[in-house]
Amino acid sequence: MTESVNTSALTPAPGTPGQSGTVVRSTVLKRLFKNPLGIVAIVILLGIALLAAFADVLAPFEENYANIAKTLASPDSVNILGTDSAGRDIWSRLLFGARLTLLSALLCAGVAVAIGLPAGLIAGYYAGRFEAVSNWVVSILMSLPGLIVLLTIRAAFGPSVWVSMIAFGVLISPAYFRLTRTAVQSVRNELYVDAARVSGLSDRSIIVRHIFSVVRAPVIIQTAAIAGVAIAIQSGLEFLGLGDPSKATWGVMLSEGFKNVYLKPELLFWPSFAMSLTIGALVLLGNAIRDAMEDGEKIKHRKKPADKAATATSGPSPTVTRASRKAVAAVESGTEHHLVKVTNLGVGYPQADGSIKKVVDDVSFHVDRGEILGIVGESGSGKSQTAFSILGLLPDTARIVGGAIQFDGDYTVAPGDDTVNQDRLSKLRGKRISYIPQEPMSNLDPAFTIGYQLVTPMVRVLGISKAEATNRAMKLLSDVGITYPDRTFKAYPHEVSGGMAQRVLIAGAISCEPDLIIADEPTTALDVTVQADVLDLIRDLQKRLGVGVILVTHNFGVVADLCDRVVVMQNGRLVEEGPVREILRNPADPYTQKLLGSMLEGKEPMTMLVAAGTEAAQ
Ligand SMILES: Nc1ncnc2c1ncn2[C@@H]1O[C@H](COP(=O)(O)OP(=O)(O)OP(=O)(O)O)[C@@H](O)[C@H]1O
Repeated sequence: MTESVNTSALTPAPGTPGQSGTVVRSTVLKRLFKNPLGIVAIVILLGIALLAAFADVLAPFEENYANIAKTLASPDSVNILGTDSAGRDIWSRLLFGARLTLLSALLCAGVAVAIGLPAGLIAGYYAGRFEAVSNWVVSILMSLPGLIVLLTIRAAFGPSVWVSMIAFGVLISPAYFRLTRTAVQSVRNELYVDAARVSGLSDRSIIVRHIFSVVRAPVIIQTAAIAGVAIAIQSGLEFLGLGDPSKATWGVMLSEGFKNVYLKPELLFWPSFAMSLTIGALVLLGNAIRDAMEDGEKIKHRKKPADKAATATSGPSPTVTRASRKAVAAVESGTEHHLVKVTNLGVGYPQADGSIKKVVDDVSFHVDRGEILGIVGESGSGKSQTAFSILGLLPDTARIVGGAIQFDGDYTVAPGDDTVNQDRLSKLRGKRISYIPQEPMSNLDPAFTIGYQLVTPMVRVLGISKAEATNRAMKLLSDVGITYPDRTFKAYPHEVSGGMAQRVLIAGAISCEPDLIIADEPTTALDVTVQADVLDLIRDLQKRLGVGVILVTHNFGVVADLCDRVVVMQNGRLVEEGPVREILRNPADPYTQKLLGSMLEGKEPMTMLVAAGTEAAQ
C-alpha cells in the first residue's frame, strides 16, 4: 500500500446492495430462451406439467378404472395406448402418474431446499457453534444408508409416496447445505459484504440480498438435478414393489409392466419413456441455466466502461437535507465530550500457545465533528485494526484486551468488554458512521447495479421512498463529480473505472448523512492521476458537510495535505499525537521524524520505516 506523497486522500464509503436482481434474472431468462436445448427442455417439462395438471380432463378413464373384459389390449380408439393386465387404460394412468410423480419429486426437492439452504446460509455466514452442530448433523445424515432408511420408513409408515419423498428430501438436504455453506464462505469476507454491513444493512438483508444472490444459481441447477434423482429413486422403490399399488405412478406402472414384459413389452416402455423424458429434460434445463449464467459472466467482462451521456438530476442535495437531519449532540473540541473517544484501547489475537498477541496497545485519541484526524504509520502498525475497532468490523477472532471506545458519549466498547458492542454499532454503522474503503471495486457487489446499491440503504436508513432515494442518488453521483449520473446509476460495478467506483462509494458514504467518516487508505488502489481528485473531493465534502473524518494512511504527505490533527502509530502503539502543523514543525518522536524525513526526501515510507523502528528501539 504505497501512496505517492502528493496524492492520496480520503474517499467516501461503501455502497450497498442493489436492485438488479430482477435485471440479472431477466437477462438470464433471455439467454435461456436463446439456447435451443433450454427451449426443448422447457417445452418438454411444460408439456408434461400441463398434461399432469389437466389429467382429470384429458384422461378418458379414472386411474384405477379396470375393464376386466379388455386386459392387455392393443391400442384402439378408446384406449389409445392399450390397457394393462387389469384392463386399466395406460394413457390415463400415465397422465395421473405424471401428476403424482412430478408432485412427489417437487416435494422431495422442496424439503431438501427448505432444510439445506437456510442451514447452509446461516452456517456459512455466522460459522461458530451453528456451523459445528450443522456439520455434525450433516455427517450423520450422510453416513446413513439411504435405501435402508427408506425401507424402514416404508415399513413404519406404509407405502406412501409422500412420506418416502419427504424422508428422501431430508436425506439429500446435506447436498444443499454443503453447496450453500461453501458458496457463502467464499463471499462472507468479501469487502462488499463488509461494506453492506457498514452501510447499515441488517444481517438478514445482507444474507438475502448479497449472499443469497451468490447461491441462487447453483441451487436452481442442483434442484433440477435433484428432482430427476427423486423421480428415479421413487420409481426405483416402486419398481421393487415398495410403492402404493393403489396409486398410479410411473414407478408402479413400471413394476406392473415388468411382470408382463413378455406378454406386452409396451407396458414397460411407456412409463420408462415418460421417466426418461422428464429426467432428461430436467438435466438439460439445469445445463441450460448454467450456460445462460456463465454466458452472462463472459458478456459482462467484455463490456467496456460505460459513461458518456448526460442527464441532470433533481433531488435534494445532501448539503441541503443535512439541515433537517437528526440533532447531533454538540461536540466541542477540547471538552470531554467528543464525537469519538478512544481510551487506552488494546486489541489482540489469541495464539496457539494460549497467549494473546497485541496488535493495538494502549492507544488513546479523540475526533470531533468538523475535523480530520489522520492515523499514520507504517504497514502493520495497527492503523486499520484501530479503525475497525471503531467500526466494529474486527474479525471474530479479535479480542479487545483493554480500554474503551465512545461514540458521541455512548460506549461501543465499554471498560472491561472483550468485544465490540455490535448491537450499538449496528445502529450507528451506515447511519452515523460510514466507511470509505481501500479497494473500491471489491466493496461493490458485482451482482447489483450501482443505483441499486445506493438506493437501498437510503430507503432503509432514511426511511424515504424509492423514487426519492433514486433522485437523491442521482444528485449524489453528480455531487461527487460523476458527469453522467444516469449511466453510472444503471451500470454494474465492472462497467466503471476504479476512480469512478471510489466516487460512487464516496456518494454512498455521505448518502445517509453520517457524523463520522472513516477512510482507510482510500486512494491506495487508484491511479496516481485520480488520487488527487479523490482527495480534493473528500476535503470538499468534509468542509461542506461538517463531518468528522478519520483518515488512515501510511503517507505523511496525505496527512500534511488534509488533516487537522494526527496520531502516529508504530508497532500497535501511539508514539505521538497532536495538531498537524505542530507535529510538522516540531516532531518529538524519532519515529515521527523518520516518517517526516521519508516524506520530505520522497523516499518510500515503508522501506525506511522498518529500519527506523529498529533504530528507535535501540
Ligand atoms: N485477523 C488477524 N489475525 C491476527 N493478526 C492480525 C489479523 N489482522 C491483522 N493482524 C495483525 O495486526 C497488525 C496490525 O494490522 P493492521 O492491518 O492494523 O496494520 P496497518 O497499520 O493498517 O497496516 P496496513 O497499512 O498494511 O494495512 C499486523 O501485524 C497484522 O498482522
